[in-house]
Amino acid sequence: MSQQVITPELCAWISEQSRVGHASESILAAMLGSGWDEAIARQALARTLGQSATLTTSDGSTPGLPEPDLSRFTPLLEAGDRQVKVVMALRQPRVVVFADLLSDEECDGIVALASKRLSRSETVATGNDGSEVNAARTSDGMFFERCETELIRRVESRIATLLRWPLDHGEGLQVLRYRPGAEYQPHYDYFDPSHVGTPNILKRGGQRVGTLVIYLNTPAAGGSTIFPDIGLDVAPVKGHAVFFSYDRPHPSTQSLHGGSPVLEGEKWVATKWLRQSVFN
Ligand SMILES: O=C(O)CCC(=O)C(=O)O
Ligand SMILES: [Fe+2]
Repeated sequence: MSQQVITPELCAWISEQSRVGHASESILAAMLGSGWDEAIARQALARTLGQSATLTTSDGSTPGLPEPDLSRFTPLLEAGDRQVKVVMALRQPRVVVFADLLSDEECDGIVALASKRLSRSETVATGNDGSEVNAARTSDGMFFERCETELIRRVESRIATLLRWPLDHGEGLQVLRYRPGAEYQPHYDYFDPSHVGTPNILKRGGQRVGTLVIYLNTPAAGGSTIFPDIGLDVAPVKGHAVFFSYDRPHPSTQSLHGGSPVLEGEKWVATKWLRQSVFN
């Protein structure tokens, strides 16, 4: 496991190489030549130059990771049809908290659409690529089709712009409702490479590389999103969202997270999982 870190100096060097006309491919080659780990080098290129400037890989996946443009740390980010506030950002692991990603009306609209279709949440089972009810997850949930309604399409396109990750690399939005006492125990969102069903799952869009959890309401008490490895609690506030990315399906990403028990009221979230390539 590499300990290499993407420093501001590295990003400045990449910007300069690009400015004087070097293609991303040759900047990558130079980095590999001077001993950079390929995954880190690709991530640094994506972070510095944006996805559009990065490279394509032979298996058709998009290199780098979803990542908002925090290069100038402007307090407001343009997300197409809306300006989104950045509340805080952690570099390692990458965690960014946004405010005002969705309006109150958009949150209410998604809750109204989802409430008609809720059922006890399922998670991917070990041993096949179906699902099973999991005691670690006591919420109720449903999935939207991508772009299922005008509202869903608008939100998905805003997310794609904000995180600079193609809309077609995202799974359909998942909505969860937690009642008092319900929780989602700490877990990783990537598919465990050691599970027998994982190769089949990966045929459709590759690994998950990022997660955006959007809060659709503000629970009266409890329900924070917790990151046990780094001691972080994110408060669930209506219209806010927490984003995190993971460049490999491994605990070293410190992307362990969960939804702590709701103590009072309900908690509603919409989760967008981002894949390495087109998810159909
Ligand atoms: O409810 C939360 O805060 C976390 C949800 C989550 O981890 C997920 O949907 O994968
Ligand atoms: Fe999760």
